[in-house]
Amino acid sequence: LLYTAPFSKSLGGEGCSLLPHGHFWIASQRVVALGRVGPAAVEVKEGLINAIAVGDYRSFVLRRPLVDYGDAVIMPGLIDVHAHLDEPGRAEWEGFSTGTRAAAAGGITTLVDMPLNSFPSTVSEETLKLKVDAARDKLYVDVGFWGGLVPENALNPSKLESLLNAGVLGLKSFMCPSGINDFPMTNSTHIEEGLVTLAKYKRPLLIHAERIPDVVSDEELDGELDPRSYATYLKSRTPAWEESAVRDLKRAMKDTEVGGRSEGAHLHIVHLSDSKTTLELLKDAKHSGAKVTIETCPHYLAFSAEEVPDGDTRFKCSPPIRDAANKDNLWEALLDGHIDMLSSDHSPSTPDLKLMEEGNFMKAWGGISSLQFVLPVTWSHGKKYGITLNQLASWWSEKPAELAGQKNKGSILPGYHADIVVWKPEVQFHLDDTHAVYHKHRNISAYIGKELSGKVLSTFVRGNLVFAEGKHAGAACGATILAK
Ligand SMILES: NC(=O)N[C@H]1NC(=O)NC1=O
Ligand SMILES: [Zn+2]
Ligand SMILES: [Zn+2]
Repeated sequence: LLYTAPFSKSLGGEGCSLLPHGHFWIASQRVVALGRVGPAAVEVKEGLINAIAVGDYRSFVLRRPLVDYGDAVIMPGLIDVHAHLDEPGRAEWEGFSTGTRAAAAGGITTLVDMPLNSFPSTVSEETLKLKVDAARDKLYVDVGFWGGLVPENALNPSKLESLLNAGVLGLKSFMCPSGINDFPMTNSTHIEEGLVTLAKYKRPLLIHAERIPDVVSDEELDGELDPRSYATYLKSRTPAWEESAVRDLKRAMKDTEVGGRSEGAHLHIVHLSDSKTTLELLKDAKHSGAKVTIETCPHYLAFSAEEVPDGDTRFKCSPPIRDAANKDNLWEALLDGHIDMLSSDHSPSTPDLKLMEEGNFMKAWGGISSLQFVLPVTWSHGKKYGITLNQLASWWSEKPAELAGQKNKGSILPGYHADIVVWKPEVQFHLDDTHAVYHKHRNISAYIGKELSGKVLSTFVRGNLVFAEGKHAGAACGATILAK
């Protein structure tokens, strides 16, 4: 057979793929496609999915090469809409190369990078250009960018438009201090005004929805509490923070309804932790017709406050990981469709900022380091709740693709990008010192030391086999994704 796929840098360029073909089939007994799971073969041609042959493929796929993965699962690659890759400016925290290698090893084929934790923050056309330049030749998976909605641009439509015209997939803002000096928080007026501009572009606004409550409880003010105790951190950042933010978003959410001032815009609540009143308020807004979506993260679904050891700041994040009953409710809301999707919120820092020796929860950097493990973590913990492979594909691929406006990603369908993960749900592994971890700093991840099930065998990005059997492709051929 003669393979005539055009070899460009972003497709079958030198070293881009561990597989020397531009046109091939992959098959298994468990292909997650077309709303079902079953035997099928997927034809990959020039980076795209060309055809899907459903059924006993051995009898009709006569063409070669065929990679038969047996009973492994073939699923759309994961799309992580919430990762902090920190370049330029804080490459010592995480970077495009390390971060996207971790993604590829974890079955993630597309990332959308957050506008903060890098320096400068991505809040203008110029700073987006710095991001794109810093990413050049470092990406093992495809990467898009969120821009920042900050006071400096929120009330200035022409500034916002130049950021949107430059290609950010949407905007992100904080309703409380972000922990990053050049990323100040927004109030509800900034958000309402920003949404009007976003409506014209039909791109979403992602919101870190925590707000310091107007009335702070006495308990919260008690300065005598032990900063090494996780309970102290929990008391300092109660569900009332999430609730207060969402109450403050009431008008903004109403504006997104049909006939509203920012009809066409879309609010996306990142990393929901409070599964009680905050979730109820968001459900009400959805019911009344507001265009609102919700994500939560694997750490809120895997851990509970009761099991966070005192002094173990690897578990510090905001909003905090709450109690076991809260976790159960998050799973229930996810299974019922009230929570729409999952993301990593991979937000590492250098190990010194985690203050691991001191164990001070009040002063340590808040952020969970998890990018590479989100698939096995979701599966390992979700199994008990009866989750299905189709649900995984919806939470991790289809819904995130929709949020990020990626019309040809997120599903295994003819014409779509051949972004695919092949994995074995049943394989258990212990995340010990022998396990290869591609995060810049392995020791700050809360998952080290855990037993997980779900091993990634192969990851394809636009037909390039970028990770297989523990190895990455020789060249970084991921693309930057800019909105047009
Ligand atoms: N700046 C930043 O990454 N903050 C993140 N960390 C975290 O735990 N929650 C966040 O929003
Ligand atoms: Zn956040
Ligand atoms: Zn984040």
